[in-house]
Amino acid sequence: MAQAEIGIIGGSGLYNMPGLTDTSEIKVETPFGDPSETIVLGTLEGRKVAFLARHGRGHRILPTELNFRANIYAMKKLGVSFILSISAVGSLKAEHKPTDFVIPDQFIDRTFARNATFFGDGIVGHVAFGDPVCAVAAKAFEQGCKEAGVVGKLGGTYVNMEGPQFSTRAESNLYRSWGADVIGMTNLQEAKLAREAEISYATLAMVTDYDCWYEGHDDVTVEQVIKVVHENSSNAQRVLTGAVKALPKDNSGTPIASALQWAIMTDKSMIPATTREKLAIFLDKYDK
Ligand SMILES: CSC[C@H]1O[C@H](OP(=O)(O)O)[C@H](O)[C@@H]1O
Ligand SMILES: Nc1ncnc2[nH]cnc12
Repeated sequence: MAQAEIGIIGGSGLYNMPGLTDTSEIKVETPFGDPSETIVLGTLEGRKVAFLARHGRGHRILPTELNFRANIYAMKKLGVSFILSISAVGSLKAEHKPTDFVIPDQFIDRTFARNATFFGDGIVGHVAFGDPVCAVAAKAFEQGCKEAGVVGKLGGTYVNMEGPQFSTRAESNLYRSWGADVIGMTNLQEAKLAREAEISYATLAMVTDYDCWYEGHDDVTVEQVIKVVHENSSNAQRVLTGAVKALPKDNSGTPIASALQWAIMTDKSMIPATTREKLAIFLDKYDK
């Protein structure tokens, strides 16, 4: 039986989930290495939840250093079919103000030093990714924002930069000219891997700053980000709780649950045994 139905990945400033009850902590092993941290299993709104601190407790892991594959594989191994991510982001539009929440429905990839696929080593797969965010999970976040009485805009484009330095003003203005809404360093690789793992994924993006484009506002600093996250963390917890309550029992009603059905290109007889073994958790259901 699944150890968890819903995974929560907490970002900057959100290293635990105070609302969880009946908690226990486990170290999950994966063929892709270690996840960022031990995972806390617990109950929230009667649902079995697994909480992972993305950067590790104490914030020890750079965005570029994150083992996204191990983090998502660990969630799959625990049995989750939804992942709710929460992240700090910079705003690229005046209308998205610090402490507001945005629930992005699109991403732009500006990374260049990350491994964001379970495929390779003798197996080739291509999943559809036109809609990178699960509409059901995004709606659950919107519902959570409504219940918590906070601004939660459904839809928007998240630019995923490499970092760790924040953007130059020229870059920030370029992303604005593309019509992007928010900027962060972590969520797109999680969304890609979750799709390959047939897990539904959505992000609750907490606006913490105006990056560096907005005259009359200070350029982003870590101090500013953490101050807003701390001030707003109880709202984030309330939104997450409402979202967990709103989620269906699993993601079988979404196309994401069968994302791999037509994705594999490689002739079955030519997939190396070690690679097949590593991906058994994803592929066994199609090989009966
Ligand atoms: C602390 S500012 C930059 C840092 O904050 C965001 O983290 P997360 O997405 O994990 O909340 C951003 O992506 C950077 O990693
Ligand atoms: N302005 C910004 N750029 C990138 N990541 C961020 N996380 C929070 N604010 C950010």
